Amino acid sequence: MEDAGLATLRAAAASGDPEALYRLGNALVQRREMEEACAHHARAAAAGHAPAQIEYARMLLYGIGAEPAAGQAVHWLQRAEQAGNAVAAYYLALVAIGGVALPRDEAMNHRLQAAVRAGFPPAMRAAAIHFGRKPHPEDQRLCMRLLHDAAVRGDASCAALLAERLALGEGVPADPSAAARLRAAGVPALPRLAASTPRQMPCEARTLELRDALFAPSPETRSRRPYVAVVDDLLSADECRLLTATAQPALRKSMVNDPRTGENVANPIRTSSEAGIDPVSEDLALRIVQVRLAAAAGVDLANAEQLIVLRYAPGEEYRPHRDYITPRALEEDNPGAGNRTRTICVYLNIPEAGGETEFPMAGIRVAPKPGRALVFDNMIFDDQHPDGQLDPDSLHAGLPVQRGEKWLATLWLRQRRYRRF
Ligand SMILES: O=C(O)CCC(=O)C(=O)O
Ligand SMILES: [Fe+2]
Repeated sequence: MEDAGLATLRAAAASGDPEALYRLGNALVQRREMEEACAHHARAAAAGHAPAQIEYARMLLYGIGAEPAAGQAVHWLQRAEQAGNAVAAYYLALVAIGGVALPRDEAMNHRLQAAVRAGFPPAMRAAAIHFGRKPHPEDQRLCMRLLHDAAVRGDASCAALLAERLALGEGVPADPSAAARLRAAGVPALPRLAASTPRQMPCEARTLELRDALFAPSPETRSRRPYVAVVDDLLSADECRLLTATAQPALRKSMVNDPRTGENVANPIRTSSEAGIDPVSEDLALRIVQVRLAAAAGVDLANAEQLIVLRYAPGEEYRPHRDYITPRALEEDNPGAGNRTRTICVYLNIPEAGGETEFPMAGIRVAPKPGRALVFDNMIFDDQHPDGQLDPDSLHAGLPVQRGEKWLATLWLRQRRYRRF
């Protein structure tokens, strides 16, 4: 049923006034009437309304209420950017970091800087985390200042990151009472991570070069066949915290796909809780993390399924399994992208005991450590199988956590393009 408020918005929009069309579009998004919302945003966009150009572009990017069209989305974002809108610049940087619909060029840095200067919290968050990965004291100060300023603007993840840094004395002398004040104001505590020394990036102090954030050291091979490799310090403590803070409110019991019915069902094989990071809510900082994960695995981000964050409580586990999916599940989820050829998991904390990842065929166990990534193959490509073959030896398990909790993020990487940008 339509309420009086919506009827008033419709009456106002009937004149074709761009601001009224934009408001009507937003009200319809709230009601999940996406196709109609998209049509109103499109009209307001064509009439030069910058915020509507951004909303319309986002709907085109994610295929909400319209067929996905990244190229058109970029066009509308550029129009809004030309009109001086820094939020549009932020979204252009977010598209560019994927390297598909826009190049990863210098413009990406200028765009992020413009959005930071305009005080757009997601841009401040991405920049803070970027500076936070660099050891120079000046970069650390910039990180703290941006986290603080974004938290003041109401950014919950920046407030959570700031509280952890204040509690542990990262980037500033420890200030437990300031951390306690933030906690008292409702800022949630995150899994405690020891202050890590981020791996030195090949970059200068006080620069905001997003390319630096993509640098991934090569994995160290632990087993050739099945292929298993490890990269330490791939993510900073801030990045591990951002992943847990983003996932925490959205955790649900993990499900397993039943090969007979194709349904997702609860199953003792996998007793963790998890949250998938929906591409629509992915911010630039989360995309940078994922581009780096994909780079460490030697695969484009565009081949990745959505990122999954897992939490295991004591006694919870992921029993021996393989990551590749059945022909039936594949048929329902982008068969053109091929199967899950490779996996990269990254540990986000250290459980007090247990929770190693075991590869029985390779005879190895990898222990969780924040920022440590694990890369492994689920398929074999060789002269006999140039198109690849599923590898049963890729069997692996997340061993039960004995004490504390274990947080981990997983990207399953397909053979070909899975994402649009
Ligand atoms: O929890 C682990 O150590 C393994 C996770 C895993 O196998 C997966 O996410 O596919
Ligand atoms: Fe797995």
